[in-house]
Amino acid sequence: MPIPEKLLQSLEGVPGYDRAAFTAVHESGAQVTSLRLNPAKPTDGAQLPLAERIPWTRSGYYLTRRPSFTFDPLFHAGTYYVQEASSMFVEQALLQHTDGSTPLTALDLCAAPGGKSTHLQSLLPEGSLLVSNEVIKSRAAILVENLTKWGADNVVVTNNDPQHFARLGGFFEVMVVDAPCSGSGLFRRDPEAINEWSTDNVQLCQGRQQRILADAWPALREDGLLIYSTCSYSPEEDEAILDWLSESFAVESLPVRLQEGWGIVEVRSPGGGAWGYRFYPDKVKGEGFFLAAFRKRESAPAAKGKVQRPELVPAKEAGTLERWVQADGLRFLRHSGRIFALPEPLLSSFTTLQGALYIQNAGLGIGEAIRDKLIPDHALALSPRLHPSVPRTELDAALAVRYLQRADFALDTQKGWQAVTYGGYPLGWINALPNRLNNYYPREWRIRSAGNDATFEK
Ligand SMILES: C[S@@+](CC[C@H](N)C(=O)[O-])C[C@H]1O[C@@H](n2cnc3c(N)ncnc32)[C@H](O)[C@@H]1O
Repeated sequence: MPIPEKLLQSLEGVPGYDRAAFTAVHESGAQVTSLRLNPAKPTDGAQLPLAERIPWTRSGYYLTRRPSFTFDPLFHAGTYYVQEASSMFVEQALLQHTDGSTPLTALDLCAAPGGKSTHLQSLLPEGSLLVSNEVIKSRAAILVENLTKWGADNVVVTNNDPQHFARLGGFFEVMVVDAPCSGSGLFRRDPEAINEWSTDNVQLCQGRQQRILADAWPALREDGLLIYSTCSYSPEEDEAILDWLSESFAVESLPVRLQEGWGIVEVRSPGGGAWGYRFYPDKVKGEGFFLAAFRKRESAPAAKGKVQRPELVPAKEAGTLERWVQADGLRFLRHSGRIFALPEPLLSSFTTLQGALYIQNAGLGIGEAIRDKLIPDHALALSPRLHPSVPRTELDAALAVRYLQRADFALDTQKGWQAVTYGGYPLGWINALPNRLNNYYPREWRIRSAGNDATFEK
């Protein structure tokens, strides 16, 4: 499928664009596969064909080929996230422009399926809060799934329109806007998308990007960091947005230091000279991507949201839960009959969020308490905070896949609730009754067919 001529023409004169090399790399059919290891669930990735490290991130690797992630139980255990390499550059923007030790309140505004959010969660200093938002409800569910597998307890997933964030005046110190775009940067991966590309859609996307930024802008604190990115090559969605931002708001454009050999092209926007970073697949080992960083240099309006007090679980009941979860520093809360836990210092932020946004998931799901018994939440099994005294049974690869298919299987094991593991990492719960074994893998997450592979995440 040839790249649209109108796109090629629109890139003439854009720094770093080389028509011959750009079209050749698209025509070559060459594919790059990469992933990021989860530092909270350390593995050596020995089961994966890992090649060299991705130079702009501490935890990303290229692969020599694309394996079947779907049939690797450690993928479902959340030990890694399959992600396009260029996108991991967000790490440089964050680490170069935050001090790395002060806890931060961060927003990932356009977050599904969760590539940037899982990455940010790994990078944010201890004690930070990440609000991971997705406006489309079905995609918010995928976001919850991926963040649950990642095993974090400091993330709140919301399902809101960007304009709802205006109620949270000055709430965030970091805001990542990985905006919906015309998607030309992913043509190599998804040639079907070429058919959907049009100059009209580029214009449409530009308007939407401006609206998203303007709507959420009040939620960023004065001196807060904005990271804007797209997977589009079109200057209308990249440099033109930087110029529009600089004209519309008081911002300071921030450079991101590059190292020799990365192949990333540094650009200045034509109007205001804002710094931007372009990724071309003929120059970097990764897909098309664009990123820019700004510091907000104006005050934010006061927060308007109402405060909604969370229902804390009384200490006596919390004592029972401590058999299941390493609870140091956590507080247990109840919401719609479900118990979840949040790091204590994040409680007051959660109170504010609860009054302003539609919360899909908060902190670490613990389960449902029925009298003094707990029906454990799937998230608890996937959390590094799962108590070491909770019984576990290791499965071999074939049984682990059956478990992940939510199929029936037999196991000679002790009775009651226990986590099933693979390579030592929990995959979820089973409940062994006297005459049968119940598989509690979430129905909507199960491996459905022999053929479906995990999607490649941006
Ligand atoms: C480029 S994708 C995000 C990818 C994600 N950040 C990641 O790294 O995995 C953009 C997201 O914005 C969402 N979106 C679409 N329209 C939107 C709008 N008007 N406001 C906010 N988000 C929108 C899409 O549903 C999509 O999930």
